[in-house]
Amino acid sequence: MTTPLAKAGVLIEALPWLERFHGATVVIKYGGNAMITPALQKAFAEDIVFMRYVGIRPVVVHGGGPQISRMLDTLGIRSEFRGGLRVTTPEAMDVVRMVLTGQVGRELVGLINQHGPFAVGLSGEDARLFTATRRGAMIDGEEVDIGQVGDVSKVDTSAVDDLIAAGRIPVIASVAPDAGGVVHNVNADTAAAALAEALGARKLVVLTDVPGLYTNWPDTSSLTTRIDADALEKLLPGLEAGMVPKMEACLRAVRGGVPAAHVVDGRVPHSTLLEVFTSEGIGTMVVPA
Ligand SMILES: Nc1ncnc2c1ncn2[C@@H]1O[C@H](COP(=O)(O)OP(=O)(O)O)[C@@H](O)[C@H]1O
Ligand SMILES: CC(=O)N[C@@H](CCC(=O)OP(=O)(O)O)C(=O)O
Repeated sequence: MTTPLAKAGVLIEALPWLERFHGATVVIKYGGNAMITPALQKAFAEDIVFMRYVGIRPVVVHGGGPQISRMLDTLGIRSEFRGGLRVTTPEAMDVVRMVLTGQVGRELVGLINQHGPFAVGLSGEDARLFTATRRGAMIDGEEVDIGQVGDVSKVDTSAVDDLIAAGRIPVIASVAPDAGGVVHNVNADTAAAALAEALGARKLVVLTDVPGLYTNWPDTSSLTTRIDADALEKLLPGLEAGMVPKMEACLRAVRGGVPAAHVVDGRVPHSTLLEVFTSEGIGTMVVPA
């Protein structure tokens, strides 16, 4: 049984973190692999609303890779990944956009808004939030074309700034037009890092389906709790596909001025709260060199 003193202890443990992050912008990337049960999604929405009520400014960037793959399967459209990025034909791009902005984003907005009029969904296409530049995938040291896939080359934070100033919670899908208006598929980790950097966020939290970064994957004893940018940069070429865009994103964020980027296990209920408000945190923390 939890004693009143133990309960108070749990609350008071959060005080230094409440003091430290009051008024700070925190970007949370919610990966499709972490959205595995309705209970986990509900807990995620509660964490985001909790942050908002204690004076943090949360900004959500969501993925939806597995959801996109399922819809492509249903529609009989072939889909493959190269270097951790989806090969995106114009036909697949329509599905990516539809699933991220019309399905996954809507569901998250709905869950958050169970608690109040907070979440507003948008994508990189809204108010020129992101401008994409077409990119390839690096395969054996060579850049290979993978279709309508983009990197974020420009961020206009004005729409997000307006929403934050109005007390809203932006929920952002990672599709973005290039300078000519052609919409591109952007990896959600990449989009979250670019936004965290542009907003001057105090933290980037990336929810995924592993406890953190394993320096010697899949050796479970190699889980790392803290790594600096230089060490991560050395490790990157040896990492396997899924982790590459994620760790590149963390590196980009901390090199771009975000003080810390965290990779946490989204299968653990309330992992966002545990990361932000407990002394030991969870997962892997990436810090500048
Ligand atoms: N070094 C590593 N450390 C942790 N996970 C790794 C590593 N190398 C590959 N992985 C794989 O990367 C996956 C996470 O990437 P991904 O599936 O793209 O996640 P998400 O959908 O959350 O963006 C993990 O489930 C794991 O199987
Ligand atoms: C270019 C590219 O790979 N885009 C991703 C966008 C969604 C995403 O990143 O979703 P997760 O965070 O759930 O993996 C895709 O098409 O799956």
